[in-house]
Amino acid sequence: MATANKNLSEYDKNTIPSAKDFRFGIVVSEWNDKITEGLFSGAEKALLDCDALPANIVRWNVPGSFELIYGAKRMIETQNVDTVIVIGCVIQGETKHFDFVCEGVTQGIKDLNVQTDVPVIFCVLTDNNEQQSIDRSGGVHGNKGTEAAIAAIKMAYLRQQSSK
Ligand SMILES: Nc1c(NC[C@H](O)[C@H](O)[C@H](O)CO)[nH]c(=O)[nH]c1=O
Ligand SMILES: CC(=O)[C@@H](O)COP(=O)(O)O
Repeated sequence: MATANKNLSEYDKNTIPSAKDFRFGIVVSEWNDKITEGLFSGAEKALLDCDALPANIVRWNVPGSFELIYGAKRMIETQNVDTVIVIGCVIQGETKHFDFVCEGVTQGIKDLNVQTDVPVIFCVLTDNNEQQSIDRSGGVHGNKGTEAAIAAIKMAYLRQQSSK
């Protein structure tokens, strides 16, 4: 199902565990910050709506999406978080750099999910143009940050339940 057929901001609180016992790391890319701030806002609002404590949300900024990998790694190593959300926005330019950034970030975040015990949620837009990013960060298609927050809660809960 394409995003066009699913609003990214929709969720049913009755199907989501309470977030009050979980500690969240959020690493935010400064590239395309108008977009990434919108994604962060969606994520933060959803976490708080699901009972996360403000003191349990740790936010760090990094220069660009490629640095999300190291930022998430250090967040896991030092902040005692139950899950990490990485937030970025990569927009196609004139060259193949888009392809390498997107692939690098995707593989790096995948590696963290394999190599660490903390789920890392992929909230990175990889869009053809800025309008697509606007549409997915609080626009007509909702907010991918909201979607990522719900995924983070569910994965933190799965991690907690599977460790018993
Ligand atoms: N063009 C975009 C970038 N490029 C920068 C890289 O992410 C990285 O910071 C740089 O290569 C230095 O390591 N980053 C984005 O997040 N979005 C873009 O559209
Ligand atoms: C994703 C990028 O790195 C890209 O936006 C940079 O633009 P360009 O390919 O025109 O250098």
